[in-house]
Amino acid sequence: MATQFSYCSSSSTTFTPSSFKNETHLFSRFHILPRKSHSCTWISLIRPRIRPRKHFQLKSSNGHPLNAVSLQDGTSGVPLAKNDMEPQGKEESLPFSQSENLGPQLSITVVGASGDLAKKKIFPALFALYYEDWLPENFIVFGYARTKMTDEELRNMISRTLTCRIDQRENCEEKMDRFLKRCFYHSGQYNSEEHFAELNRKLQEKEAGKLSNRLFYLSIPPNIFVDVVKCASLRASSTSGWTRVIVEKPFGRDSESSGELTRCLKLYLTEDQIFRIDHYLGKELVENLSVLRFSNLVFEPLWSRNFIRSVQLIFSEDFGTEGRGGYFDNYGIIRDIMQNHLLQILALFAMETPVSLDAEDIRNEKVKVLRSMRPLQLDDVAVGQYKGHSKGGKSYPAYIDDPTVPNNSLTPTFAAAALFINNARWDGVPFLMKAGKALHTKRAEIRVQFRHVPGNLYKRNFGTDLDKATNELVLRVQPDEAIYLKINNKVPGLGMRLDRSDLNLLYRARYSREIPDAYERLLLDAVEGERRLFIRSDELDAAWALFTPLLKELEQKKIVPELYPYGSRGPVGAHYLAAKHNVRWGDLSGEAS
Ligand SMILES: NC(=O)C1=CN([C@@H]2O[C@H](COP(=O)(O)OP(=O)(O)OC[C@H]3O[C@@H](n4cnc5c(N)ncnc54)[C@H](OP(=O)(O)O)[C@@H]3O)[C@@H](O)[C@H]2O)C=CC1
Ligand SMILES: O=C1O[C@H](COP(=O)(O)O)[C@@H](O)[C@H](O)[C@H]1O
Repeated sequence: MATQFSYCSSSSTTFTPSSFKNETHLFSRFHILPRKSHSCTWISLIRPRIRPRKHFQLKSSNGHPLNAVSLQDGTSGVPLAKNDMEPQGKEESLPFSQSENLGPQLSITVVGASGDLAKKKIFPALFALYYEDWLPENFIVFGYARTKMTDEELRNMISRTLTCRIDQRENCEEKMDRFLKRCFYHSGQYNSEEHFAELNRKLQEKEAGKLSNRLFYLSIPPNIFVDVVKCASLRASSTSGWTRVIVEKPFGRDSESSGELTRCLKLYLTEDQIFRIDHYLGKELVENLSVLRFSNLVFEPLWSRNFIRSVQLIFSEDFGTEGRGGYFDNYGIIRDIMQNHLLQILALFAMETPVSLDAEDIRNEKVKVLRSMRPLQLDDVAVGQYKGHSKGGKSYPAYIDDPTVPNNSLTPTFAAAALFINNARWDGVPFLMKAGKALHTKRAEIRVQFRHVPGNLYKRNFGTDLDKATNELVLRVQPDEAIYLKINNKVPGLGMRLDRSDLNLLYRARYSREIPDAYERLLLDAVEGERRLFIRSDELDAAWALFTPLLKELEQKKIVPELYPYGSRGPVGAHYLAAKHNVRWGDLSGEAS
């Protein structure tokens, strides 16, 4: 049975958002960074960056003078700090005590610091940013949670998950020590204004009267989001700079609860202060999707129903809900992966060309796509749940073997869905999604299947199965990032035998740099006030509007998921669904690489 919770108790509050709303921009939003990477010169057009300290001259590429204030952002006119405009002559690794007068302070508080996500992703991402000099000179990190810990204990805990870039190991230990010295801990309840006031005092002490920006990362279960936002906004927001809050998913479990969460958050925050994170938007290949499409003449003209037969968004994990069954059972795979990660990718993939690379222009286009889509119905989906399986003398548990999952649970751990966009560009093109846990492989990819070549001269050489000869563009988001295009070519020799080959951009072969984790990109964007990769509330509403009727029907009708063995390719229902729309899953074609 689904757990219900309400986010905030009263609909008529007397609280007026004040200090939390003084969102000010201290950084220029766009600049051009010429940088060298092996043999090629990059022109970075869209990433606004604080200050790669020594290397680059910042230039505004959006036509704003460097100290201009963007009206769209609701900024309040605090001029850029000097060190945001000019490269520093100082050594980048100044000891904390010597770096006190170098511009605004950034104070990051990780709420839920004792948890899995904080340890696994957030602290390591912060360290990686520090390691690569992306953070301002003056920054501190506070962990906040109920668990009692000293600063030293937090540092020990964090140090176990920090890693240095494989390609740049120099001074690793030293940099870790310096980073850890900037990490502090405060233990408190999530609903205690008093405890947040104590945190505020500690923050102020470290900020030492400097202009300070504060970023809160809510790495906690959703039922306490609003408590924390309330206490932090009333007691620990910045009085001199901006205050922003990164909110982790899940943002509700249907249209109503999501709307309620947004309403409650907005009692204390403006939309501009809320950074709803979807970490898939921070993945390198997802970032590259728009570059690939909009900066290559060979792709953009093909990006429509005229040439594309189906688009497939595929997510699979080769492990079950291990350890997260309690959370998962209330959400299921559709809410956990499809309604957010895969749908966000779909919107980016299918949007019209935005007016510019500005966050609002991109998000406007994404919302239009989402609002043009037909809400899902039962007929559009196949659901599954993994069952126990033994292989090679090893046994793998069923979903319902998880002690935190009820043994009559109908929660899907697998789903396949066919979605349609009712607009001129995509009318009739099935966008197939597939997401599952405990499958045979861990993978996330976008597959674009093109139409058959009309009047193909080489038809005879393909045999009867023309599907095998259609071009397919694959963006492998993970693992082993790659973009490859399946083409037809002639096998060398005197005869006329055709073959299918991959034109393959394999990242590890092309680039020696380690690919940054999605959380690094997103944390940095939040620090810079770049909202392009965060979810706006109208996007969220549109996303829930698509899935809510289906989710309710699945629950009301108690639809029984098809069982599939742990480690298999998932339930056969997914194949029937694809066949109904006259397509095949590209990842199961036998040729999938
Ligand atoms: N883990 C992951 O891989 C991912 C997580 N997320 C989301 O990120 C957020 C954090 O995830 P994760 O770190 O796994 O969560 P955890 O369950 O580990 O919770 C984080 C911290 O919150 C506190 N906490 C846990 N349960 C409760 C409760 N019922 N009431 C009050 N406090 C509680 C605990 O700290 P203490 O007891 O010390 O106060 C805990 O260390 C969640 O919203 C999750 O959905 C999103 C994507 C992936
Ligand atoms: O948001 C979530 O994502 C993870 C998968 O993320 P990845 O970056 O490791 O692919 C998933 O395991 C989890 O269930 C879900 O909540």
